[in-house]
Amino acid sequence: MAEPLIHAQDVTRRFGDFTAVDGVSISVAAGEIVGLLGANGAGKTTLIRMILGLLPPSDGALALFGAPPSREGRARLGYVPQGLGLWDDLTVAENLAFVDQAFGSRATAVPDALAGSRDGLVGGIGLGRQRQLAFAAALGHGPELLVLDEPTSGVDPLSRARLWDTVHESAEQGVGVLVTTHYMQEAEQCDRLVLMSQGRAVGEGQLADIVAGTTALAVRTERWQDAFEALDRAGVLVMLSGTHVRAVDADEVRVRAALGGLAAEVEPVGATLEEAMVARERSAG
Ligand SMILES: Nc1ncnc2c1ncn2[C@@H]1O[C@H](COP(=O)(O)OP(=O)(O)OP(=O)(O)O)[C@@H](O)[C@H]1O
Repeated sequence: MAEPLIHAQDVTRRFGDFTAVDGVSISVAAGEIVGLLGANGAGKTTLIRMILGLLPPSDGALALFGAPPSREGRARLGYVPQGLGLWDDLTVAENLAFVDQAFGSRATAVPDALAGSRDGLVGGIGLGRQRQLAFAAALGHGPELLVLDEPTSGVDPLSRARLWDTVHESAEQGVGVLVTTHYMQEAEQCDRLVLMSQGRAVGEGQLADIVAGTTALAVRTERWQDAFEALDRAGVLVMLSGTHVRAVDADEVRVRAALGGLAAEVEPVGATLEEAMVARERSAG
């Protein structure tokens, strides 16, 4: 079997007494899209920084392209950090030229969608366009691996779909992809998911496997605020989707008891990714 592009085995990172990443194992093969899920602070960025060799692990073993992470390894990948890593006071074209020089690659074309902003300063274009540019910059040197830290956060649905198109195209050409996300629609597009909570990997598999461990009950009632408060008071993990009340990982008897005399229909429904994440967070904590 071909060697994975990323292989992390029981990797831990401590900052003083605090353990940000706790014994996590993850691998990414060529052509595979692996999603790293978890709430804010779960340890995703810290894990990525270790994989990239930007932060030494406190414990565990890490290989990038089969070797300890290094500058040479980093030259073979494209990285879009949360902050995008662009220069706001350079134009779109200048940003690409700068990255081309850094990687010694031939001139990366300005993406069609950005053609009109070619000579505009990056600081003056919208976030969706900035993300498109960061993608183009990360892909310009033909990387074998893409590492994307919340690549579509804050962008409109159309730009998000476009960016994912690019991710799929790259994967079809054999590029391995490691991507962090909070979005169910994005998690659905990954071949495999690793769910992190409080530094630990608490779930692995496809989206269906991750959400299968969580149950949800829809509580339908006109008095949704009262229902929410009653369930919350009773210690039930309760979430709101618009005005729809949902009880997570609670049995129906308990939910009905907590609702008391309040008129409501209670019906089992499939859990969402967010609910599964919150449920794992709670049981890990
Ligand atoms: N250099 C550091 N020193 C101390 N604590 C740190 C450091 N870097 C990260 N942490 C802590 O480690 C934990 C994990 O942070 P990390 O940024 O990896 O989480 P994350 O899952 O990427 O979250 P987000 O989605 O918000 O980026 C957080 O509690 C953070 O405060």
